[in-house]
Amino acid sequence: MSLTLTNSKLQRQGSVIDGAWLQSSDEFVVENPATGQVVATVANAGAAEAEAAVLAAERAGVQWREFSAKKRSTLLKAWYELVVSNANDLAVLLTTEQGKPLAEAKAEILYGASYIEWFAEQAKRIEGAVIPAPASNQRIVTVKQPVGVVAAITPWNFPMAMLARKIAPALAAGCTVVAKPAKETPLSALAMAYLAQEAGIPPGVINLVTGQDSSAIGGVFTQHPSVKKLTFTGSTAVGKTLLEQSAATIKKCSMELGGNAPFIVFDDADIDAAVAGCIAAKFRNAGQTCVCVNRIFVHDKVKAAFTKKLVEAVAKLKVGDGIEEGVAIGPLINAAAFKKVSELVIDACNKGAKAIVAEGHTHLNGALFYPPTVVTEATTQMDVFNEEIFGPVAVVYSFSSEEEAIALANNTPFGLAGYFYSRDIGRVWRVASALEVGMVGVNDTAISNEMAPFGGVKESGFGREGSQMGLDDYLETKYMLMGGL
Ligand SMILES: NC(=O)c1ccc[n+]([C@@H]2O[C@H](COP(=O)([O-])OP(=O)(O)OC[C@H]3O[C@@H](n4cnc5c(N)ncnc54)[C@H](O)[C@@H]3O)[C@@H](O)[C@H]2O)c1
Ligand SMILES: O=C[C@H](O)CS(=O)(=O)O
Repeated sequence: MSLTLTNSKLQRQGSVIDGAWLQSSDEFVVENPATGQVVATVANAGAAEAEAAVLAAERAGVQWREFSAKKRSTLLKAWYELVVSNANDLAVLLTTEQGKPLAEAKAEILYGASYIEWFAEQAKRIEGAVIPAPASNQRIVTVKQPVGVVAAITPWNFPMAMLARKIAPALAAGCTVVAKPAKETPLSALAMAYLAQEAGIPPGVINLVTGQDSSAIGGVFTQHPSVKKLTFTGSTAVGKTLLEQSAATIKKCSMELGGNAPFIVFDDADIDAAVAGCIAAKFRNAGQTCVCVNRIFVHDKVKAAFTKKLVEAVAKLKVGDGIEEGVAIGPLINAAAFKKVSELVIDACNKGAKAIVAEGHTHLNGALFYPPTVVTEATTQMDVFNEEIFGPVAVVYSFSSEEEAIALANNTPFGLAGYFYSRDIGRVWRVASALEVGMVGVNDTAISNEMAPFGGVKESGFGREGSQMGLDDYLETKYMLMGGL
Protein backbone atom coordinates (compact mmCIF):
# COMPACT_ATOMS: atom_id res chain seq x y z
CA MET A 1 0.00 0.00 0.00
CA SER A 2 1.24 3.53 -0.61
CA LEU A 3 0.18 6.95 0.59
CA THR A 4 -0.60 9.79 -1.75
CA LEU A 5 2.72 11.62 -1.77
CA THR A 6 4.29 13.91 -4.35
CA ASN A 7 7.62 12.18 -3.72
CA SER A 8 6.69 8.49 -3.38
CA LYS A 9 10.29 7.55 -2.55
CA LEU A 10 9.79 9.06 0.91
CA GLN A 11 7.69 6.06 1.97
CA ARG A 12 10.29 3.44 2.91
CA GLN A 13 9.59 -0.22 3.70
CA GLY A 14 12.26 -1.00 6.26
CA SER A 15 15.42 -0.18 8.23
CA VAL A 16 18.48 1.37 6.65
CA ILE A 17 21.83 -0.09 7.72
CA ASP A 18 25.13 0.97 6.16
CA GLY A 19 23.15 2.59 3.37
CA ALA A 20 21.21 -0.57 2.49
CA TRP A 21 17.42 -0.70 2.91
CA LEU A 22 16.24 -3.85 4.74
CA GLN A 23 13.69 -6.05 3.01
CA SER A 24 12.08 -8.98 4.77
CA SER A 25 8.99 -11.14 4.66
CA ASP A 26 8.83 -10.62 8.42
CA GLU A 27 6.89 -7.37 8.58
CA PHE A 28 4.89 -5.28 11.03
CA VAL A 29 2.04 -2.93 10.22
CA VAL A 30 1.58 0.79 10.73
CA GLU A 31 -1.99 1.91 11.42
CA ASN A 32 -3.65 5.30 11.04
CA PRO A 33 -5.01 6.08 14.54
CA ALA A 34 -7.80 8.20 13.04
CA THR A 35 -9.23 5.38 10.94
CA GLY A 36 -7.72 2.16 12.32
CA GLN A 37 -6.65 1.28 8.77
CA VAL A 38 -3.28 -0.29 7.97
CA VAL A 39 -1.35 2.33 6.00
CA ALA A 40 2.00 0.56 5.61
CA THR A 41 3.95 -2.61 6.27
CA VAL A 42 7.57 -2.31 7.40
CA ALA A 43 10.33 -4.95 7.58
CA ASN A 44 10.68 -6.14 11.15
CA ALA A 45 14.27 -5.65 12.34
CA GLY A 46 15.63 -7.06 15.60
CA ALA A 47 18.82 -7.62 17.57
CA ALA A 48 20.82 -8.90 14.61
CA GLU A 49 20.07 -5.81 12.57
CA ALA A 50 20.81 -3.61 15.60
CA GLU A 51 24.24 -5.24 15.94
CA ALA A 52 24.93 -4.75 12.22
CA ALA A 53 23.91 -1.12 12.53
CA VAL A 54 26.29 -0.49 15.44
CA LEU A 55 29.19 -1.99 13.49
CA ALA A 56 28.27 0.04 10.41
CA ALA A 57 28.18 3.24 12.47
CA GLU A 58 31.57 2.38 13.97
CA ARG A 59 33.09 1.87 10.53
CA ALA A 60 31.55 5.03 9.09
CA GLY A 61 32.71 7.05 12.08
CA VAL A 62 36.36 6.67 11.10
CA GLN A 63 35.82 8.85 8.04
CA TRP A 64 32.97 11.02 9.36
CA ARG A 65 34.89 12.36 12.35
CA GLU A 66 37.87 13.20 10.11
CA PHE A 67 35.71 15.31 7.78
CA SER A 68 36.27 19.01 8.28
CA ALA A 69 33.69 20.84 10.36
CA LYS A 70 32.80 22.77 7.22
CA LYS A 71 32.14 19.57 5.28
CA ARG A 72 29.87 18.18 8.01
CA SER A 73 28.13 21.55 8.12
CA THR A 74 27.57 21.58 4.36
CA LEU A 75 26.10 18.06 4.39
CA LEU A 76 23.77 18.91 7.29
CA LYS A 77 22.66 22.04 5.46
CA ALA A 78 21.91 19.96 2.35
CA TRP A 79 19.82 17.60 4.50
CA TYR A 80 17.97 20.59 6.02
CA GLU A 81 17.13 21.95 2.57
CA LEU A 82 15.78 18.59 1.37
CA VAL A 83 13.64 18.25 4.52
CA VAL A 84 12.15 21.71 4.00
CA SER A 85 11.50 21.11 0.30
CA ASN A 86 9.71 17.83 1.16
CA ALA A 87 7.91 19.23 4.21
CA ASN A 88 4.40 18.83 2.83
CA ASP A 89 4.87 15.13 2.06
CA LEU A 90 6.61 14.56 5.40
CA ALA A 91 3.65 16.18 7.15
CA VAL A 92 1.20 13.84 5.40
CA LEU A 93 3.31 10.84 6.43
CA LEU A 94 3.43 12.12 10.02
CA THR A 95 -0.30 12.82 10.33
CA THR A 96 -1.13 9.46 8.78
CA GLU A 97 0.93 7.43 11.23
CA GLN A 98 0.63 9.60 14.35
CA GLY A 99 -2.73 11.35 14.02
CA LYS A 100 -1.91 14.97 14.78
CA PRO A 101 -3.59 17.67 12.65
CA LEU A 102 -1.77 18.38 9.37
CA ALA A 103 -0.93 21.94 10.42
CA GLU A 104 0.72 20.62 13.58
CA ALA A 105 2.55 17.96 11.57
CA LYS A 106 3.90 20.61 9.18
CA ALA A 107 4.95 22.68 12.18
CA GLU A 108 6.75 19.64 13.62
CA ILE A 109 8.62 19.08 10.36
CA LEU A 110 9.82 22.69 10.26
CA TYR A 111 10.62 22.58 13.98
CA GLY A 112 12.70 19.41 13.53
CA ALA A 113 14.36 20.95 10.47
CA SER A 114 15.31 23.99 12.55
CA TYR A 115 17.54 21.75 14.68
CA ILE A 116 19.30 20.45 11.57
CA GLU A 117 19.84 24.04 10.39
CA TRP A 118 21.01 25.16 13.85
CA PHE A 119 23.56 22.36 14.22
CA ALA A 120 24.75 22.78 10.62
CA GLU A 121 25.82 26.21 11.84
CA GLN A 122 27.07 25.10 15.25
CA ALA A 123 29.22 22.36 13.64
CA LYS A 124 31.71 25.10 12.75
CA ARG A 125 31.82 26.47 16.30
CA ILE A 126 33.23 23.54 18.28
CA GLU A 127 36.22 25.11 19.99
CA GLY A 128 38.86 24.19 22.52
CA ALA A 129 41.09 26.43 24.59
CA VAL A 130 44.73 27.28 25.34
CA ILE A 131 45.03 27.84 29.09
CA PRO A 132 48.00 29.30 31.04
CA ALA A 133 49.88 26.47 32.82
CA PRO A 134 51.61 26.44 36.23
CA ALA A 135 55.08 26.47 34.57
CA SER A 136 56.21 29.02 32.00
CA ASN A 137 57.42 26.28 29.65
CA GLN A 138 54.05 24.55 29.57
CA ARG A 139 50.68 25.20 27.97
CA ILE A 140 47.36 23.56 28.85
CA VAL A 141 45.39 22.82 25.69
CA THR A 142 41.86 21.41 25.48
CA VAL A 143 40.18 20.01 22.40
CA LYS A 144 36.62 18.74 21.88
CA GLN A 145 36.29 15.32 20.29
CA PRO A 146 33.20 13.30 19.23
CA VAL A 147 32.09 10.64 21.72
CA GLY A 148 31.74 8.09 18.88
CA VAL A 149 28.73 5.87 18.08
CA VAL A 150 25.50 7.34 19.46
CA ALA A 151 22.34 5.28 20.03
CA ALA A 152 19.09 7.24 19.85
CA ILE A 153 15.66 5.96 20.89
CA THR A 154 12.67 8.18 20.17
CA PRO A 155 8.91 8.32 20.96
CA TRP A 156 5.80 8.24 18.77
CA ASN A 157 4.41 11.64 19.76
CA PHE A 158 6.95 13.69 17.77
CA PRO A 159 8.39 11.02 15.47
CA MET A 160 10.34 13.44 13.28
CA ALA A 161 11.37 16.31 15.54
CA MET A 162 12.67 14.13 18.38
CA LEU A 163 14.86 12.24 15.91
CA ALA A 164 16.18 15.42 14.26
CA ARG A 165 16.86 16.90 17.72
CA LYS A 166 19.28 14.03 18.35
CA ILE A 167 20.81 13.16 14.99
CA ALA A 168 21.67 16.76 14.05
CA PRO A 169 23.93 17.54 17.04
CA ALA A 170 25.43 14.05 16.94
CA LEU A 171 26.51 14.43 13.31
CA ALA A 172 27.62 18.04 13.85
CA ALA A 173 29.91 16.83 16.65
CA GLY A 174 31.44 14.17 14.38
CA CYS A 175 29.51 11.21 15.81
CA THR A 176 27.61 8.53 13.88
CA VAL A 177 24.17 7.24 14.85
CA VAL A 178 22.08 4.13 15.30
CA ALA A 179 18.45 5.09 15.94
CA LYS A 180 15.25 3.28 16.85
CA PRO A 181 11.94 5.10 16.28
CA ALA A 182 8.74 3.98 17.98
CA LYS A 183 7.09 1.03 16.26
CA GLU A 184 3.87 3.02 16.04
CA THR A 185 5.50 5.72 13.91
CA PRO A 186 8.47 4.49 11.85
CA LEU A 187 7.58 6.14 8.54
CA SER A 188 8.65 9.69 9.43
CA ALA A 189 12.03 8.49 10.68
CA LEU A 190 12.63 6.33 7.62
CA ALA A 191 11.78 9.24 5.33
CA MET A 192 14.28 11.41 7.19
CA ALA A 193 16.98 8.78 6.74
CA TYR A 194 16.19 8.61 3.02
CA LEU A 195 16.57 12.38 2.67
CA ALA A 196 19.87 12.26 4.57
CA GLN A 197 21.09 9.70 2.04
CA GLU A 198 19.90 11.94 -0.81
CA ALA A 199 21.75 14.88 0.79
CA GLY A 200 25.03 12.98 0.47
CA ILE A 201 25.52 11.92 4.06
CA PRO A 202 27.65 8.78 3.66
CA PRO A 203 26.34 5.25 4.29
CA GLY A 204 26.60 4.13 7.90
CA VAL A 205 26.57 7.64 9.36
CA ILE A 206 22.84 7.38 10.08
CA ASN A 207 21.43 3.87 10.64
CA LEU A 208 17.75 3.38 11.45
CA VAL A 209 16.55 0.10 12.98
CA THR A 210 12.77 -0.30 13.01
CA GLY A 211 11.10 -3.31 14.59
CA GLN A 212 8.40 -4.51 16.91
CA ASP A 213 10.71 -5.80 19.63
CA SER A 214 11.95 -2.57 21.21
CA SER A 215 13.63 -4.42 24.07
CA ALA A 216 15.71 -6.56 21.69
CA ILE A 217 16.93 -3.58 19.68
CA GLY A 218 17.38 -1.44 22.79
CA GLY A 219 19.25 -4.25 24.47
CA VAL A 220 21.93 -4.07 21.77
CA PHE A 221 21.96 -0.27 21.79
CA THR A 222 22.44 -0.08 25.58
CA GLN A 223 24.90 -2.95 26.03
CA HIS A 224 27.09 -3.03 22.92
CA PRO A 225 30.62 -1.82 23.87
CA SER A 226 30.97 0.12 20.61
CA VAL A 227 28.04 2.38 21.53
CA LYS A 228 29.48 5.29 23.53
CA LYS A 229 26.33 7.29 24.18
CA LEU A 230 22.60 6.71 24.59
CA THR A 231 20.16 9.55 24.03
CA PHE A 232 16.57 8.66 24.89
CA THR A 233 13.29 10.49 24.65
CA GLY A 234 10.31 8.75 26.14
CA SER A 235 8.66 7.76 29.39
CA THR A 236 10.46 7.95 32.71
CA ALA A 237 9.82 4.25 33.34
CA VAL A 238 11.59 3.18 30.15
CA GLY A 239 14.32 5.75 30.74
CA LYS A 240 15.13 4.10 34.07
CA THR A 241 15.37 0.69 32.39
CA LEU A 242 17.69 2.01 29.70
CA LEU A 243 19.92 3.75 32.23
CA GLU A 244 20.30 0.49 34.16
CA GLN A 245 21.17 -1.36 30.95
CA SER A 246 23.73 1.29 29.96
CA ALA A 247 25.57 1.21 33.27
CA ALA A 248 27.61 -1.93 32.51
CA THR A 249 29.51 -0.13 29.73
CA ILE A 250 29.44 3.34 31.35
CA LYS A 251 27.70 4.97 28.41
CA LYS A 252 27.27 8.73 28.34
CA CYS A 253 23.52 9.23 28.62
CA SER A 254 20.95 11.96 28.11
CA MET A 255 17.33 11.49 29.10
CA GLU A 256 14.32 13.51 27.92
CA LEU A 257 11.55 11.94 29.96
CA GLY A 258 8.00 12.42 31.20
CA GLY A 259 6.46 15.59 32.54
CA ASN A 260 3.69 16.85 34.85
CA ALA A 261 3.65 20.55 34.00
CA PRO A 262 1.98 23.03 36.34
CA PHE A 263 0.15 26.02 34.84
CA ILE A 264 -0.42 28.73 37.47
CA VAL A 265 -2.83 31.64 37.01
CA PHE A 266 -2.26 34.32 39.64
CA ASP A 267 -4.87 36.91 40.58
CA ASP A 268 -2.86 39.60 38.75
CA ALA A 269 -2.73 37.62 35.48
CA ASP A 270 -4.04 38.68 32.08
CA ILE A 271 -6.88 36.11 32.04
CA ASP A 272 -7.44 36.15 28.28
CA ALA A 273 -3.72 35.62 27.66
CA ALA A 274 -3.69 32.83 30.23
CA VAL A 275 -6.63 31.06 28.55
CA ALA A 276 -4.97 31.33 25.13
CA GLY A 277 -1.67 30.04 26.51
CA CYS A 278 -3.43 27.19 28.29
CA ILE A 279 -5.29 26.08 25.15
CA ALA A 280 -2.04 26.10 23.15
CA ALA A 281 0.01 24.19 25.72
CA LYS A 282 -2.72 21.79 26.85
CA PHE A 283 -4.31 20.64 23.59
CA ARG A 284 -1.33 20.52 21.18
CA ASN A 285 -1.10 16.98 19.73
CA ALA A 286 -4.36 16.16 21.59
CA GLY A 287 -2.49 16.71 24.85
CA GLN A 288 0.17 14.14 23.94
CA THR A 289 3.31 16.16 24.50
CA CYS A 290 5.84 15.95 27.32
CA VAL A 291 5.50 19.67 28.05
CA CYS A 292 1.69 19.75 27.98
CA VAL A 293 -0.09 21.56 30.78
CA ASN A 294 -0.97 18.74 33.18
CA ARG A 295 -2.21 20.62 36.30
CA ILE A 296 -3.89 24.05 36.16
CA PHE A 297 -3.73 26.02 39.41
CA VAL A 298 -5.97 29.11 39.47
CA HIS A 299 -6.14 31.70 42.26
CA ASP A 300 -9.50 31.65 44.05
CA LYS A 301 -10.19 35.26 43.06
CA VAL A 302 -10.06 34.57 39.30
CA LYS A 303 -11.05 30.88 39.17
CA ALA A 304 -14.64 31.46 38.00
CA ALA A 305 -13.66 33.90 35.25
CA PHE A 306 -10.76 31.79 34.01
CA THR A 307 -12.72 28.51 34.05
CA LYS A 308 -15.68 30.03 32.17
CA LYS A 309 -13.43 31.37 29.43
CA LEU A 310 -11.48 28.09 29.27
CA VAL A 311 -14.66 26.01 28.83
CA GLU A 312 -15.83 28.37 26.06
CA ALA A 313 -12.49 28.10 24.25
CA VAL A 314 -12.37 24.30 24.57
CA ALA A 315 -15.85 24.01 23.04
CA LYS A 316 -14.51 25.61 19.85
CA LEU A 317 -11.83 22.95 19.29
CA LYS A 318 -12.77 20.83 16.26
CA VAL A 319 -12.17 17.09 16.73
CA GLY A 320 -11.53 14.76 13.79
CA ASP A 321 -9.12 13.13 11.39
CA GLY A 322 -6.01 15.29 11.37
CA ILE A 323 -5.86 15.21 7.57
CA GLU A 324 -9.09 17.25 7.42
CA GLU A 325 -9.02 21.04 7.20
CA GLY A 326 -9.58 22.88 10.47
CA VAL A 327 -9.24 19.90 12.81
CA ALA A 328 -7.60 20.93 16.08
CA ILE A 329 -7.78 17.66 18.02
CA GLY A 330 -6.90 14.34 16.42
CA PRO A 331 -7.10 10.83 17.88
CA LEU A 332 -5.05 9.41 20.71
CA ILE A 333 -2.31 7.05 19.57
CA ASN A 334 -3.93 3.78 20.62
CA ALA A 335 -6.58 2.07 22.73
CA ALA A 336 -4.33 1.83 25.78
CA ALA A 337 -3.84 5.59 25.74
CA PHE A 338 -7.59 6.15 25.41
CA LYS A 339 -8.25 3.78 28.34
CA LYS A 340 -5.68 5.54 30.54
CA VAL A 341 -7.18 9.00 29.93
CA SER A 342 -10.71 7.69 30.49
CA GLU A 343 -9.74 6.06 33.78
CA LEU A 344 -8.06 9.23 35.06
CA VAL A 345 -11.21 11.29 34.42
CA ILE A 346 -13.48 8.65 35.97
CA ASP A 347 -11.26 8.46 39.06
CA ALA A 348 -11.32 12.25 39.45
CA CYS A 349 -15.11 12.37 39.15
CA ASN A 350 -15.51 9.51 41.62
CA LYS A 351 -13.50 11.64 44.06
CA GLY A 352 -15.61 14.76 43.64
CA ALA A 353 -14.41 16.48 40.47
CA LYS A 354 -16.76 17.64 37.69
CA ALA A 355 -16.05 16.84 34.01
CA ILE A 356 -17.32 19.40 31.47
CA VAL A 357 -17.56 18.14 27.88
CA ALA A 358 -18.83 20.59 25.25
CA GLU A 359 -22.06 19.49 23.55
CA GLY A 360 -20.41 19.14 20.16
CA HIS A 361 -17.88 16.72 21.58
CA THR A 362 -20.23 14.24 23.22
CA HIS A 363 -20.79 12.02 20.15
CA LEU A 364 -17.50 11.48 18.40
CA ASN A 365 -17.12 8.86 15.67
CA GLY A 366 -14.00 6.77 15.95
CA ALA A 367 -12.61 4.69 18.73
CA LEU A 368 -9.62 6.88 19.60
CA PHE A 369 -11.16 10.38 19.60
CA TYR A 370 -11.25 11.47 23.23
CA PRO A 371 -13.47 14.56 23.73
CA PRO A 372 -11.67 17.74 24.88
CA THR A 373 -12.70 17.98 28.51
CA VAL A 374 -12.35 20.45 31.38
CA VAL A 375 -12.26 18.88 34.85
CA THR A 376 -13.01 21.28 37.72
CA GLU A 377 -13.00 20.99 41.54
CA ALA A 378 -9.90 18.79 41.30
CA THR A 379 -7.82 17.91 44.38
CA THR A 380 -4.43 16.38 45.06
CA GLN A 381 -6.14 13.14 46.11
CA MET A 382 -7.00 12.30 42.53
CA ASP A 383 -4.75 10.10 40.37
CA VAL A 384 -4.71 12.82 37.71
CA PHE A 385 -2.61 15.03 40.03
CA ASN A 386 0.32 12.61 39.85
CA GLU A 387 -0.11 11.05 36.39
CA GLU A 388 0.97 12.44 33.01
CA ILE A 389 -2.49 12.66 31.39
CA PHE A 390 -1.32 12.55 27.76
CA GLY A 391 -4.79 13.43 26.53
CA PRO A 392 -7.05 16.47 25.82
CA VAL A 393 -8.15 16.91 29.43
CA ALA A 394 -7.61 20.20 31.29
CA VAL A 395 -7.73 19.73 35.07
CA VAL A 396 -8.33 22.82 37.22
CA TYR A 397 -7.30 23.18 40.88
CA SER A 398 -7.54 26.29 43.08
CA PHE A 399 -5.12 28.01 45.46
CA SER A 400 -5.16 31.08 47.67
CA SER A 401 -1.51 32.13 48.10
CA GLU A 402 1.76 32.27 46.13
CA GLU A 403 3.40 29.92 48.61
CA GLU A 404 0.59 27.37 48.21
CA ALA A 405 0.80 27.54 44.41
CA ILE A 406 4.54 26.87 44.42
CA ALA A 407 4.17 23.98 46.87
CA LEU A 408 1.41 22.41 44.76
CA ALA A 409 3.39 22.87 41.53
CA ASN A 410 6.53 21.26 42.97
CA ASN A 411 4.64 18.37 44.61
CA THR A 412 5.66 15.85 41.90
CA PRO A 413 8.69 13.68 41.07
CA PHE A 414 8.71 15.26 37.60
CA GLY A 415 10.33 18.53 36.58
CA LEU A 416 10.26 19.20 32.85
CA ALA A 417 8.23 22.36 32.08
CA GLY A 418 6.17 24.79 34.15
CA TYR A 419 4.13 27.85 33.20
CA PHE A 420 2.58 30.79 35.03
CA TYR A 421 0.83 34.06 34.33
CA SER A 422 1.46 37.14 36.47
CA ARG A 423 2.18 40.80 35.80
CA ASP A 424 4.00 41.38 39.07
CA ILE A 425 7.73 41.54 38.31
CA GLY A 426 8.75 40.52 41.81
CA ARG A 427 6.44 37.53 41.69
CA VAL A 428 7.73 36.58 38.23
CA TRP A 429 11.30 36.28 39.52
CA ARG A 430 10.29 34.54 42.77
CA VAL A 431 8.06 31.93 41.12
CA ALA A 432 10.30 31.29 38.10
CA SER A 433 13.19 30.67 40.51
CA ALA A 434 11.15 28.45 42.84
CA LEU A 435 9.62 26.08 40.28
CA GLU A 436 11.53 22.74 40.23
CA VAL A 437 11.59 22.34 36.44
CA GLY A 438 14.05 22.60 33.56
CA MET A 439 12.00 25.10 31.56
CA VAL A 440 9.64 27.89 32.62
CA GLY A 441 7.14 29.77 30.41
CA VAL A 442 6.22 33.16 31.91
CA ASN A 443 3.11 34.75 30.34
CA ASP A 444 3.83 32.57 27.29
CA THR A 445 3.80 28.79 26.69
CA ALA A 446 5.71 28.53 23.38
CA ILE A 447 8.93 27.32 25.02
CA SER A 448 10.12 24.81 22.38
CA ASN A 449 12.64 26.06 19.83
CA GLU A 450 16.09 25.14 18.56
CA MET A 451 17.81 28.10 20.24
CA ALA A 452 16.79 27.17 23.79
CA PRO A 453 18.20 24.40 26.04
CA PHE A 454 15.32 21.87 26.17
CA GLY A 455 15.35 19.45 29.08
CA GLY A 456 14.24 18.61 32.59
CA VAL A 457 15.25 17.92 36.18
CA LYS A 458 14.21 15.39 38.80
CA GLU A 459 12.58 12.34 37.15
CA SER A 460 12.07 14.23 33.89
CA GLY A 461 15.68 13.49 33.02
CA PHE A 462 18.97 15.24 32.34
CA GLY A 463 20.92 16.68 29.42
CA ARG A 464 19.85 19.50 27.11
CA GLU A 465 18.82 19.50 23.45
CA GLY A 466 19.17 22.56 21.23
CA SER A 467 20.88 25.88 22.06
CA GLN A 468 24.60 26.55 22.43
CA MET A 469 24.66 23.66 24.95
CA GLY A 470 23.15 21.10 22.58
CA LEU A 471 26.50 19.79 21.35
CA ASP A 472 27.97 19.18 24.82
CA ASP A 473 26.30 15.77 25.19
CA TYR A 474 28.02 14.50 22.03
CA LEU A 475 31.55 15.73 22.79
CA GLU A 476 34.37 14.79 25.13
CA THR A 477 36.89 17.38 26.31
CA LYS A 478 40.50 16.20 26.07
CA TYR A 479 43.21 18.04 27.99
CA MET A 480 46.76 18.07 26.64
CA LEU A 481 49.73 19.37 28.60
CA MET A 482 52.26 20.85 26.17
CA GLY A 483 55.57 20.80 28.04
CA GLY A 484 59.26 21.47 27.34
CA LEU A 485 58.46 24.68 25.44
N1 LIG B 1 11.18 15.04 27.54
C1 LIG B 1 10.91 15.03 26.25
O1 LIG B 1 11.52 15.75 25.43
C2 LIG B 1 9.86 14.09 25.73
C3 LIG B 1 9.46 14.23 24.41
C4 LIG B 1 8.47 13.35 23.92
C5 LIG B 1 7.92 12.37 24.73
N2 LIG B 1 8.33 12.27 26.02
C6 LIG B 1 7.73 11.27 26.90
O2 LIG B 1 7.56 10.02 26.21
C7 LIG B 1 6.39 9.37 26.69
C8 LIG B 1 5.47 9.04 25.53
O3 LIG B 1 6.18 8.43 24.49
P1 LIG B 1 6.18 6.85 24.35
O4 LIG B 1 4.88 6.27 24.76
O5 LIG B 1 6.73 6.49 23.02
O6 LIG B 1 7.25 6.45 25.47
P2 LIG B 1 7.92 5.04 25.71
O7 LIG B 1 8.89 5.25 26.78
O8 LIG B 1 6.90 3.96 25.85
O9 LIG B 1 8.69 4.72 24.33
C9 LIG B 1 9.68 5.60 23.86
C10 LIG B 1 10.61 4.81 22.95
O10 LIG B 1 11.25 3.80 23.72
C11 LIG B 1 11.05 2.53 23.11
N3 LIG B 1 11.05 1.52 24.15
C12 LIG B 1 10.06 1.16 24.99
N4 LIG B 1 10.48 0.21 25.85
C13 LIG B 1 11.77 -0.06 25.53
C14 LIG B 1 12.78 -0.94 26.02
N5 LIG B 1 12.54 -1.78 27.04
N6 LIG B 1 14.02 -0.94 25.45
C15 LIG B 1 14.28 -0.08 24.41
N7 LIG B 1 13.38 0.78 23.89
C16 LIG B 1 12.15 0.79 24.45
C17 LIG B 1 9.75 2.67 22.36
O11 LIG B 1 9.66 1.71 21.33
C18 LIG B 1 9.89 4.08 21.82
O12 LIG B 1 10.70 4.06 20.67
C19 LIG B 1 5.72 10.34 27.64
O13 LIG B 1 6.07 10.03 28.96
C20 LIG B 1 6.33 11.68 27.26
O14 LIG B 1 6.31 12.60 28.31
C21 LIG B 1 9.29 13.11 26.55
O1 LIG C 1 6.73 15.87 23.75
C1 LIG C 1 7.60 16.74 23.96
C2 LIG C 1 8.41 17.24 22.80
O2 LIG C 1 9.65 17.67 23.24
C3 LIG C 1 7.57 18.16 21.99
S1 LIG C 1 8.12 19.79 21.82
O3 LIG C 1 9.60 19.78 21.77
O4 LIG C 1 7.62 20.60 22.95
O5 LIG C 1 7.52 20.27 20.53
